[in-house]
Amino acid sequence: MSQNQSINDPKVLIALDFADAQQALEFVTPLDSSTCRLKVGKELFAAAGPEFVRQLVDLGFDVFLDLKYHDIPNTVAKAVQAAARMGVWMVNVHALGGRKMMQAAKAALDEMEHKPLLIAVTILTSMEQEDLAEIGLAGSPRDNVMRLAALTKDSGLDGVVCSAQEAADIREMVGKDFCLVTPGIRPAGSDINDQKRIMTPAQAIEAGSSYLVVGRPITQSKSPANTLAEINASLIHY
Ligand SMILES: O=C(O)c1cc(=O)[nH]c(=O)n1[C@@H]1O[C@H](COP(=O)(O)O)[C@@H](O)[C@H]1O
Repeated sequence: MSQNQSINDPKVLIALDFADAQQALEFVTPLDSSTCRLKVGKELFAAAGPEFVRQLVDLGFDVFLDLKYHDIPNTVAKAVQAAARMGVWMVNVHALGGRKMMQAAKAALDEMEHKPLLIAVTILTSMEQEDLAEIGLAGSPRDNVMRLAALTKDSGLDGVVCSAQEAADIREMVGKDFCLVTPGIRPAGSDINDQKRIMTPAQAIEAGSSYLVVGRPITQSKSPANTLAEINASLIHY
């Protein structure tokens, strides 16, 4: 597969976890918007703001605005509408914000002309059972993820963020029309960093992931374009 081969519905969402717009733009400039999508998270958004998100959208990229809203329903409803006005492709909230918050967010987006996909983070991929116990959540990460994924679907959202290790069970529970976005993706041999519940790109898609969030394995690579092309090539049969 050539580095620039365009893909129908790119599966890789590159996490642009950079300190400022200039670094992010240098990284993005050689990328082809038909081979990946981009995720803007809290660090870059705090530094570069809505203007930079609009710039990425204007460059032709599908942007996942990953601000993981978790607040009272009215505040989250207004926040997802502001995200929609930036033209983003996907936006997220924390499922731990509860049914009323998720339903308010969904209803708010239904009023918008441009409606991004709305997904909910279940349990962060950096958390293990002991971390959950410490904040009063009984059961395994998997138990909690399954419960929150069911609540998210029932609240009318488009999908969840979860670890690929839980994707197969969730896929079985929710059926095919629910979006599973999985971070904690590590190509064989790459550093795990602070992630705990990880899988390779091909394993994750095999398990039922719809989209893969990949940050440092691509952004810290000596050749990001090659690493992206290798990941895309490993997914060509799916
Ligand atoms: O919502 C997310 O994207 C997210 C949820 C989660 O449970 N775990 C998780 O790692 N993420 C994000 O996915 C990205 C993973 O980056 P890397 O670990 O560098 O691949 C980061 O931008 C995280 O903020």
